[in-house]
Amino acid sequence: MTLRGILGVAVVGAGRMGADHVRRLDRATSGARVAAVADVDRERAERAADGVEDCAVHSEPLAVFDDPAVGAVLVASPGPAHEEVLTAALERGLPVLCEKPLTPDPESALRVVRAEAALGRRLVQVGFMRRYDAGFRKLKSLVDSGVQGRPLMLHFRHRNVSSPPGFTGPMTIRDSAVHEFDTVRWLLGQEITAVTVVRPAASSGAPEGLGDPQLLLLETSRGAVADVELFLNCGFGYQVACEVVSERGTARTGDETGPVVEGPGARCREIPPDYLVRFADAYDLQVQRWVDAARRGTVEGPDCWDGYAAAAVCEAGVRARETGARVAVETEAPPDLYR
Ligand SMILES: NC(=O)c1ccc[n+]([C@@H]2O[C@H](COP(=O)([O-])OP(=O)(O)OC[C@H]3O[C@@H](n4cnc5c(N)ncnc54)[C@H](O)[C@@H]3O)[C@@H](O)[C@H]2O)c1
Ligand SMILES: O[C@H]1[C@H](O)[C@@H](O)[C@H](O)[C@@H](O)[C@H]1O
Repeated sequence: MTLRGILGVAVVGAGRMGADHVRRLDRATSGARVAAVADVDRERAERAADGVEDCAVHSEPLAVFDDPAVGAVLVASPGPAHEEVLTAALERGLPVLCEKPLTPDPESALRVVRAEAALGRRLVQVGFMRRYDAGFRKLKSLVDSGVQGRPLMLHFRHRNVSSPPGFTGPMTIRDSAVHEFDTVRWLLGQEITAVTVVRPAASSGAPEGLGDPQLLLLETSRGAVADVELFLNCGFGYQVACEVVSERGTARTGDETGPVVEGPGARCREIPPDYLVRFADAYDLQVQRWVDAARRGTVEGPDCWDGYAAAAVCEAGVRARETGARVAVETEAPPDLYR
């Protein structure tokens, strides 16, 4: 509910990302407050809610829906837990910002799409935050302007210092490469039609059996090709970069993120340690825009269909990485709500 125009948000999942969003909503967002935090690990919920005024704490995620102070939900639990919360929010007509992935597989994503389509109005935004990053937004404007002609190739680098404990091969695609899948669709306005995954010798810095790094090749519906270096245990910093090669020029973002540091005999550029630093401004803008739209009774940004389409590419990507074959992406036709 909105109290005196202030949106009461429940944050479900208070781990790394959820706790960061609680802080953001509490201190860096206007027009919203954190009304509740829920986590199956109650201590985490309590830690995240510590110092937030009038904030309820729950260890049962669906309890937030019984709280009249809650007018919107931010979902930051692990991907497999998203569907249950999304379904409950849709049943109650509450706006949702759901961290990526919408759900980890296309079948469950399609159930969410159909539930929202049956309502006939959008309630869900997916947290593909690169769409709110200043550098990526400039690339998008340039591509849309057409001044460099048609985009032909995209080169991506996606490096993390280390993968989280328990990360599996399929998660490298569903939790990490899913960002590139959305970025390609958004930047080009084209669907990804096929995925190939090439795996060099695994780095000794990666957990045994993870098969990190990987090189992904994505083909699109109007003939563009994207390559993605996905290296989740590079050991030295967080790097997300993208170069668009078009008919009459190129454009690149992501190389120059940290400040230039000068000292005795050296001039260098700091590399951010993780996504919370690299994309801080993008998360801030994403959440502020979501709150502003929810208070107006609307939803903007990446929608359930984008979440489903990315999940379908993930499915092909997981099979491509397991088989070494080129795998075609299979999708249903979008309901009218998303056309
Ligand atoms: N946009 C981004 O750049 C970005 C970055 C990191 C994570 N994420 C996404 O955010 C989500 C959370 O990731 P994280 O890195 O914070 O994970 P995390 O493991 O740090 O935190 C997840 C939290 O959810 C809790 N949890 C588990 N099952 C739950 C359930 N059913 N209901 C409520 N809480 C539950 C866990 O106890 C934990 O505290 C994932 O969807 C992840 O893909 C997005
Ligand atoms: O969940 C995180 C997050 O989505 C990051 O943006 C990405 O760089 C990581 O690879 C992934 O594990």
